[in-house]
Amino acid sequence: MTTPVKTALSVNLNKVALIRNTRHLGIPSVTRAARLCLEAGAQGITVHPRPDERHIRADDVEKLAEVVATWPVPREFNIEGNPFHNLMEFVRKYRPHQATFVPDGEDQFTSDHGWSFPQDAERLRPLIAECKALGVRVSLFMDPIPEQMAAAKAVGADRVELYTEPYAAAFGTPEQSVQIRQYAAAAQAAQAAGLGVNAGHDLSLRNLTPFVANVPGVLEVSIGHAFVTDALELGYAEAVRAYLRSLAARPDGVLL
Ligand SMILES: CC(=O)[C@@H](O)[C@H](O)COP(=O)(O)O
Ligand SMILES: NCC(=O)COP(=O)(O)O
Repeated sequence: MTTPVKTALSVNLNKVALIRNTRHLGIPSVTRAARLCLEAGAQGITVHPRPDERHIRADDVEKLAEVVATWPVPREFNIEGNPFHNLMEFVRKYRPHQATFVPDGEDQFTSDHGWSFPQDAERLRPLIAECKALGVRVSLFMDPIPEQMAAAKAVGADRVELYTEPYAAAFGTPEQSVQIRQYAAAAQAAQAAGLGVNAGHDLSLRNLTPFVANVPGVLEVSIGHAFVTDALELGYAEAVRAYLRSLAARPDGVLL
């Protein structure tokens, strides 16, 4: 019986920045949000500075890197983005704990797919190697396809982040258990290949516990849209505590 891992919560602050950007007042503050989330126990902060700066801007990345780097206890900074667009300049400048490579187009509505192998392998390989030479862990945003995991490892990734929108969309329907089995198989294939497993996109208080209870060894979930929605009602600290409780909870039964 393997010891269950403690899944880290990395709060994605994109949507705090999105609200901030609708006025020239500087509020809500992304750095204040980060401090309140870390004080409440979040293990990390995630940002996705898209090229159009619709939400997280370059100066947000600089300020948040400083907040996390100077936090009195170890906390992680995860920068997401397309390494063929603007991600690598942030990696080189701030050396986050983790870079999550996401194959988004410049004007994409939101992230909606992972990398494809073997098509993407050769162009990803040198950028992954550069990140690792800088001491930055690399996670590849991936669809939950078990057969793709060995190739993600072969290209040099340390982890994969399973794109969880299909699971979230199926939650509460008869398709839920089919989806959860798919993610469990993808996670097991990733771990068998020597990869760590992260997960994210559309995770929420509603669907999180069954996911981490049935998908083995998830090291980190990065949650933003639903988290900020909950924080609008609960406040950042209580929202963090609610998500940490959901990560620690275990529903009756095994596969749901
Ligand atoms: C990669 C992913 O699924 C999310 O982290 C992404 O950051 C969402 O981006 P938006 O917040 O711009 O929808
Ligand atoms: N990598 C997923 C993430 O950071 C946040 O995604 P979402 O919770 O905003 O869908």
